[in-house]
This record gives sequence, structure tokens and C-alpha cells, in this order.
Amino acid sequence: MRASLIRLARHTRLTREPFVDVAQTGQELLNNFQLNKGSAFSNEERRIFKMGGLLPTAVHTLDDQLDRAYNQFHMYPTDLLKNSFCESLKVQNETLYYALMRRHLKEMMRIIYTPTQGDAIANYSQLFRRPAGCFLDINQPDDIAHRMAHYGDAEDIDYICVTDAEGILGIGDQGVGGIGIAISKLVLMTVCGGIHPNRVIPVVLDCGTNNQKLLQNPLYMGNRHERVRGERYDKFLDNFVQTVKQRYPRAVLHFEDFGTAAAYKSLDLYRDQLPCFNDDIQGTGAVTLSALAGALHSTDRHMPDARTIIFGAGSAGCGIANQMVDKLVENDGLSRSEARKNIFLIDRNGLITSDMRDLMTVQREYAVDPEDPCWKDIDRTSLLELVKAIQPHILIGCSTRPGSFTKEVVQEMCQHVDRPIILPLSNPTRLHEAQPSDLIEWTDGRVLLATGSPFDDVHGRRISENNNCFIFPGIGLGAVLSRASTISKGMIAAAIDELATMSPVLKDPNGPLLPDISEITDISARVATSVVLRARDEGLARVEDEISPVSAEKIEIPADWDECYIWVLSQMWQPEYHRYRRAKTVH
Ligand SMILES: NC(=O)C1=CN([C@@H]2O[C@H](COP(=O)(O)OP(=O)(O)OC[C@H]3O[C@@H](n4cnc5c(N)ncnc54)[C@H](O)[C@@H]3O)[C@@H](O)[C@H]2O)C=CC1
Ligand SMILES: CC(=O)C(=O)O
Ligand SMILES: [Mg+2]
Repeated sequence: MRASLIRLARHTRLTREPFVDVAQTGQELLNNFQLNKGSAFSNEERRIFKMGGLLPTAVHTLDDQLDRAYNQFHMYPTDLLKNSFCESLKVQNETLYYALMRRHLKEMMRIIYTPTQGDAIANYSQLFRRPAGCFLDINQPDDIAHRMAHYGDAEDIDYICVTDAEGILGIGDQGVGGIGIAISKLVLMTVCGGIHPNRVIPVVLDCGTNNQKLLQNPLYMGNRHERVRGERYDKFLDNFVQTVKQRYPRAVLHFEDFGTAAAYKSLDLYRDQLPCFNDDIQGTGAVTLSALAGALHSTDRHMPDARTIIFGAGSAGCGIANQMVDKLVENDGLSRSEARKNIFLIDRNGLITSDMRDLMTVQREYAVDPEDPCWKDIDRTSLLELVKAIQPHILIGCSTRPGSFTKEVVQEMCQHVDRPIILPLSNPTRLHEAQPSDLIEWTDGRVLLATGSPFDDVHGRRISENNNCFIFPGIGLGAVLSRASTISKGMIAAAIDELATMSPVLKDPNGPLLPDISEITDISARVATSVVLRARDEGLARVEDEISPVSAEKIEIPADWDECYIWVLSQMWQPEYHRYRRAKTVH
């Protein structure tokens, strides 16, 4: 059964042939979420596939079904129930589910992604109805290849999203429920990035959990012990990555919501071994750099002259800092140490200083000398004091500490800059360092802002969502389509520059820093185009060694940007029904 679905996946992604050969009939076909069309099966299909009596008389179009599904969606009174409805729809009729997400993306995003998916993940074991995803168990380290084999062979998989679930969406360690973030990110890879929904694998590495609430929950479905760390964890992760490399050599590997130390360690270890990236580090860094490019343009300031405070120096905070440094080195010719001089990291113990113990290597690179006179006499644990001392142009929050950007802090910032750039990025919504409406009020509307989760407009002003979902689908799609051997800094820089060109603030100094989420599919295609072209220029694109299943000719990436963009669009999966033809045998 799985094999025939994989063949269907292969078939539909790269061809636009009008017919798909289907062997299933009757109930089996209706119960197959990848093939089911429900009331949209034509009368002829109902006859050929022996569905007489299994469906009511009317034949509906996908549009009719979308109207019905959207009405049903609105019958559910809470966001969590809406999330659950969407999950059910996905396992009944995948095409309808993705078409619904596409059509109402702005509204659906907060249901299928942060913040509601965070609640669904936190309640995973209570809400569980049917498994989805690949569960790898640290107590069964030799079983990885066997467990992944359910998903097919080398040519069947384009993209894998893996989490160890230690730092999920701002709500911390969620144990085995973390599978929900891998699933959610892959849904976005399909909705925004056009990756075929059946050519992906969501993976959770179940390494135990330190979340006491989960350990005490009798229904908890994961390993009921503390997180395994150290050598056993490293070996398990390595075993997983080597399995991916061997079994799915063309797949892109996306790391999501790992604990901070493991996130940096794995990225350093594997970034040159296979096409992989860490979304919290590189994705967040990239989208933030695009937003900052627009904001700085609007304030007539160049990045080398801008002072930045990053409040919360974990995966996202340090990822943003590193991305800024890469940009300053590449674009402005600064050395790495010069580039770091204007970036100040604050973590739970205050400003990061070189005398602190237990700093991660990445944090240590930004540590300031506590003996320096400018730091000596101030309370380095007070954000207000630090804002007074540093006089930042940019203030970014990745701390999960709600309300940290107080009125005093923000108004202190306004003393020194005309248009403060403030990005409270912590998810979920309730953990934002400041509310957009307050930031606008406290700065008399002068603030340039973007948030990590979606917020409603404030006095007709759209609040930009500075979420990595603006960029990881484009980076991922670009890496998949070019069959990149690795994901280079240059490819990420190309993604940043492409997204930055779409910032509405470039045209209107009071406009949002990032485009609207409803445009995200086209944005992802544009970002992917620039990523593909950069991969080709850097000699990393392996797709040109492949033969097209459509034309049976060697694939060539079009050199011209516009032509490449059209090629990228043509490769993206669309949620639409195909006509079915009776296959002779079940594969
Ligand atoms: N908008 C976006 O696209 C993204 C947002 N995020 C959000 O950013 C937040 C952080 O995520 P990660 O970096 O992955 O987590 P993390 O756990 O790696 O980092 C959080 C950091 O904040 C620090 N912190 C805790 N209390 C603090 C305090 N009182 N003052 C200053 N720092 C403090 C922690 O020590 C830690 O280093 C989460 O809410 C996450 O959802 C993360 C990735 C992308
Ligand atoms: C958006 C995201 O990746 C996070 O909050 O972890
Ligand atoms: Mg994340």
C-alpha cells in the first residue's frame, strides 16, 4: 500500500499528466487520505472504482468542498478544536486539507502553527487519536534504519524535519509530543514551499523528557525517563544523520526546536556533510535580517552603524547575531570581531561578559570585558540600565520572558533614536516581550516593529510577523530543487536578500517590515529561485546530473532569474484533484 502511494507521489509531483493510475476501489479508496476525493469523485469514477452506494448522489467540485469545510471549521468554538478539525481533515482528504490551508492561509496559520500548534503539542498524549510521523527511540538506537524504511527508498523523499523536542515553540521540553512541530513545519513546507506532502518525513527523537508534568501524566506516550545526554545522545543523533545520508541521499534535513547546545553542536557537525539547516538558528536569523534590512533602509542607517541588543541569547538570539555578523563581513568587509562589536547579548544572568562560566562557545564570541569602564559601574542585569548605556537602534527579544520590554525601557530607547526598531520575537503570543499596541503607544507610533507570532492590526497598522516561516520554505524548496549538496552561507544570504526586496517598508516608511503572510507561497517561490541560482553559482547544485522524469532529458537550471522562477513554480505541488484511471494491479 505504502509503495503505491509513493509511486503516486512521484507521479504527481513532476508531471501534469491528466490521469493517475489507481488500483484501490470502494471503501479502500475512500479511506485513503492521499487518494480520497469524497463527494468530488465523478459519476464515472464512482462506477469504475465500485463506489456505488458509498457516497450521496451529488457530485461536488473542490470549490464546493472548500466552502463546506470552511463552514465546518467555523463551527468549532476554540482554536484547539479548530486545530483538531484540521488534523482530522488532513487524514481524510489531503488535497482538500491543503487547498483549505492555501485558500485561507492567513486565518489558518495561527491554528496549524504557532500559537495553537504549541497547545496541541503540549496536550499531545491527551489528544492522541492516530499516529503520524516517525518515532525514533534512544533506547532502540539500532532500529533507526528499520523505522525509517516505512517511508520508502532514496528517490521517494525530498525533505525531513527532525526535532529532539527540547525547545518547542517557546514552550520548552515537550517530549514525544514534539512530533507535532515536525509535522507542522512540513505542512508549511507543502503549503508555502510546494513540497509534495508525501515526499517528506516528520521525525521525533524520543530521548526522554525533563518535563515533570509529562513524566507524571499517566497517558504520556513517550519514554518515561529523564533526557539522555552526552555520548549516548550524540551517538543516537549521529546514527540518525548517517541513516538519512545513506538512505535518503537527496533529502534536505531540517533541524527544529532542539535544545540550544545540541542545536549549535549538530549544525556545526553536519552542515558540511549533507544539505541541512537549523531553522531556529539560521531560519530565524535570516528572516530577521530581511526585516532589519527594510527597517534600516527606512531609518537611513547602515547596519555597521547600528547598535543592537539581543535579549535572550539562545538558539534564535545567537542565530540572529551570527547572521548579522555574516552580513557585516560579506557586505561591509568588516572582520568578524569588528562586526560583533555593536551586538550585545543579554541572557538570564544579564549582559554576557567574559567572566561568566558555562557560556556556550557561540555566546562567548560576543562576551564583553566586565572590567571595561563602560560596564563597570552599571547594573548589568537590568535591561533598562543597559539600554541607557548602549543606546541601541535595534532591540530584539528571544527570551520567552513576557513584558520584558517595559514602557521605561522603550521610552529610554526613544531618547536616543528617532525610530527605534523593536522585534519581540518570543512565541507563543503570550510570551512576547511586549505587545505591539503598547510599543506603538509608548513611541507615539515611531517604532518599527515585527513580532514572532501573528497579531491583529493596531489602529489600521499591520503588524509584521517576523517568523522563520517566511524563509525556511523558500530555503528548503531551493535546496530540494537544486539538489544542493550542502546549504551554504551564500544560499542563506541569497534568501535574505530576496525576502528583503519584498519588504513593504522600502516603498512606504511607515509600512510593515515584511510582506503579508497571505503572499507566502509566491514569496517562497521567489526565495527558492534565488537559492537555486546561488547553489548553481557555487557549484553545489546536483540536479543537473539528473534526468527529468517528464522529458527524459538532463535537467538544466535556467540561468535567467525570471525563467528560473517559472521553473520553480512549475515544480511546486498544487492541491488539486487528478483524474483516476483504473490500474490493473495493486503495486
Ligand atoms: N519568531 C520566530 O521565528 C522564532 C521565535 N522563536 C522564539 O524565540 C524564543 C526563544 O527560542 P530559542 O532561542 O529557540 O530558545 P532558547 O531556549 O534557545 O533561548 C532562550 C534564551 O532566553 C534566555 N532567557 C531566559 N530568561 C531570560 C531573561 N530573564 N532574560 C534574558 N534572557 C533570558 C535563556 O537563558 C535562553 O538562552 C521562543 O519563544 C521561541 O518560540 C524561536 C525561533 C524562531
Ligand atoms: C517559530 C519557531 O521556530 C519557534 O518558535 O521555535
Ligand atoms: Mg522553532
